[in-house]
Amino acid sequence: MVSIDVWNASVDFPIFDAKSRSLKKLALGKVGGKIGSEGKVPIIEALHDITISLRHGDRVGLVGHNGAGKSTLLRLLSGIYEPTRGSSRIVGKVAPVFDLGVGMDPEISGYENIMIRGLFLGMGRKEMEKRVDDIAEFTELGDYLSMPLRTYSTGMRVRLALGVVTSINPEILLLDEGIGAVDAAFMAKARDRLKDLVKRSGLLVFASHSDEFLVEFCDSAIWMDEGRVKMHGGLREVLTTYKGRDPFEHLSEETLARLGQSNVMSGNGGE
Ligand SMILES: Nc1ncnc2c1ncn2[C@@H]1O[C@H](COP(=O)(O)OP(=O)(O)OP(=O)(O)O)[C@@H](O)[C@H]1O
Repeated sequence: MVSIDVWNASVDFPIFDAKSRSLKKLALGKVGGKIGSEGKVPIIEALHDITISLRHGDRVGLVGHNGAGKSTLLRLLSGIYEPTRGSSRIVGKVAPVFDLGVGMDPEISGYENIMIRGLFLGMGRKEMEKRVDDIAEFTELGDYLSMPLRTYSTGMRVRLALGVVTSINPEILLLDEGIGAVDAAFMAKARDRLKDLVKRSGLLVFASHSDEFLVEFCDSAIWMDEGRVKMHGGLREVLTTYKGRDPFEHLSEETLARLGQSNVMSGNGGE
């Protein structure tokens, strides 16, 4: 069974090349973690005293304003960052999907990038060979798949990346929002694949500013504020407190139809 436990974890970033004179101004800003400058080197405390326990089946949305610590927390949960203080234990294979472009090489073809990106996300070569045709069809990129990736537009790259990401079998799926650059029709198609991907994964943590995505994929949420967990609970409760209004009352007709009325009434993210 997959699980993630984090105990009293903090993550600091020492900034060796900061201009200390302008730090006072920065510390007064509303966005971002706390900047300490007692020592010679300023330190940004991106995460402070985080204790979280996630288990198989959890579908957790991660919310908070810019700089609140969502991306840093995802990196801590994936094992990419070690806690500066405190500890963490991750049981299961993690697929970190933070930046759709990571693991892509502009000089090789779309087909080759499909393989490389799949291997990067923990798939075997044989498994990827079986999936490549299905991914190619999904992207609708046709002959472009034989061309180097540098000839693709941003949206075309995202199509390719989404095709690969939604074909994997993750034990722990950690998603950072970055999937907005495709046209509406393609997104509608990708949504179904994303939903299947989430169903297949043992544990999901999804950082997103989009209510529509959160209600569709998650049933609980963590609200990050200035590097701390401000609230951890049911999705509807957390989003309502964070946003000051019930997100389920402002969903598009399309999302409501997809979720089904009973799920919306219970505040369950469509599971
Ligand atoms: N590599 C880094 N070096 C220094 N500081 C960092 C680094 N990464 C993040 N931070 C700082 O940590 C804090 C949390 O940043 P993080 O990227 O986790 O926020 P976020 O909630 O994901 O924001 P956004 O919604 O804008 O993506 C911010 O103050 C940011 O400046």
